[in-house]
Amino acid sequence: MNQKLVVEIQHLNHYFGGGDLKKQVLFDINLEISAGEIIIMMGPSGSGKTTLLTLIGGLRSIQEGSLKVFDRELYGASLDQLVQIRRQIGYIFQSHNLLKFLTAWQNVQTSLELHKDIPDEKLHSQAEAMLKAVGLEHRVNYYPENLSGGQKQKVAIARALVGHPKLVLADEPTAALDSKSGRDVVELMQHLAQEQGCSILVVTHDNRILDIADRTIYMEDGRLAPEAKFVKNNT
Ligand SMILES: Nc1ncnc2c1ncn2[C@@H]1O[C@H](COP(=O)(O)OP(=O)(O)OP(=O)(O)O)[C@@H](O)[C@H]1O
Repeated sequence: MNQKLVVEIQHLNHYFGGGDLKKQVLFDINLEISAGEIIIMMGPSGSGKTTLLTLIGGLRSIQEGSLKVFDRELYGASLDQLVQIRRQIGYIFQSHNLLKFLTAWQNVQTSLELHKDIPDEKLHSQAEAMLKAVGLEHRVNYYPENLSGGQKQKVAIARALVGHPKLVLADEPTAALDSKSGRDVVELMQHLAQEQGCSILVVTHDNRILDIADRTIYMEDGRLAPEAKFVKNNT
């Protein structure tokens, strides 16, 4: 298989704190994510999953090792370069992080406004089309407080995918949802990702959604399990 790599990590270490309190939380992480691949990352609480996700997302500085996203090295990258990378990534978090004073389409549109190449008159229609794609065409003018948990998470998915990112990072996207809404949300992510050809890395404790992944990797005590690269769910 000679697919293009979206993420390439070699010998990555990460520490929190300094001096006597310095604590290593990631140890010699090596990981590759190919274009279009859906990977689930599991592991006990505190094992380092979110830390790795935020490093891949350009939300923290790389301290040691190499981490390339879209072939660009993030080690030593400037803030401007990190911001450029972040614009090409869609983020979905457990608590959806919608802005409560904006309607569903305004929330989705905020993400498009970062793309300077999209003319203003198209922002509204693209945001609305994306809300339709997640089945919320009848909720475009609703504020988050009037949406259910599953609907809010779908707005967050629409916001993450509307700019057609090549990579989506999702941290516990189903944690706040009942099992039916959780299933709907991951199937929607899977479907839209396949349509748009983007890669997805999902951190989850929810083993009901494992079947959507091409590969499941395990983090324990800051290390990825050695077999991580070779576990395939579907062949
Ligand atoms: N900002 C921080 N400052 C200091 N220590 C931190 C910080 N963020 C995380 N840690 C520590 O780093 C370790 C890894 O945390 P991380 O949140 O990455 O784990 P996790 O696997 O995502 O856990 P969970 O499943 O509970 O979200 C933990 O020991 C945590 O206490």
